[in-house]
Amino acid sequence: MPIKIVCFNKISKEYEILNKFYFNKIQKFTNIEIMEIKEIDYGNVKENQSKNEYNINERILKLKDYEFYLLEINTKQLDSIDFSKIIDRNINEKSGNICFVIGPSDGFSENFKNNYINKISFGKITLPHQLIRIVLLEQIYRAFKIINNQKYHK
Ligand SMILES: C[S@@+](CC[C@H](N)C(=O)[O-])C[C@H]1O[C@@H](n2cnc3c(N)ncnc32)[C@H](O)[C@@H]1O
Repeated sequence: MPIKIVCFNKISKEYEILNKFYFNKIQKFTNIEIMEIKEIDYGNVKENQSKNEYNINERILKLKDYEFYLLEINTKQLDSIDFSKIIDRNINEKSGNICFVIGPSDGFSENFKNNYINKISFGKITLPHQLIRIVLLEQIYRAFKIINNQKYHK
């Protein structure tokens, strides 16, 4: 599966339609899988982070030949063209696989972030993890439209 998105919890009713809408559009270009991890509230931020991050690693470290990208607010901000270049480089040039990881409600710990090289931000605003999932899907779809020179991106 060339693109995987790792995120927390099942999509809620409010976002379901958009999730399906962009997911189906992306599937016209490539295969994509959304891997949902159940987020657990263990009682405090540090414990929530370390245990939920453990669950992320459990899922993604098994993936072979994937390049991982953490979604992170306070890191390099990308515009849609920069983002499309990441998709193009990985999927088309290297014929590689790419895995985007969205953090849980408390975000990632510094320790976890230090273990991953690639981090991308869609801006300085904090979006709920379900909404950033929709934004990410839309940007992946937009990236394929840009790469294929199809009318959409303005
Ligand atoms: C509710 S946010 C976490 C907020 C937390 N205080 C932090 O600073 O990361 C949940 C996740 O959504 C993603 N996210 C939210 N806004 C984002 C943005 N503007 N750019 C990239 N990722 C974002 C990140 O993966 C984040 O870990």
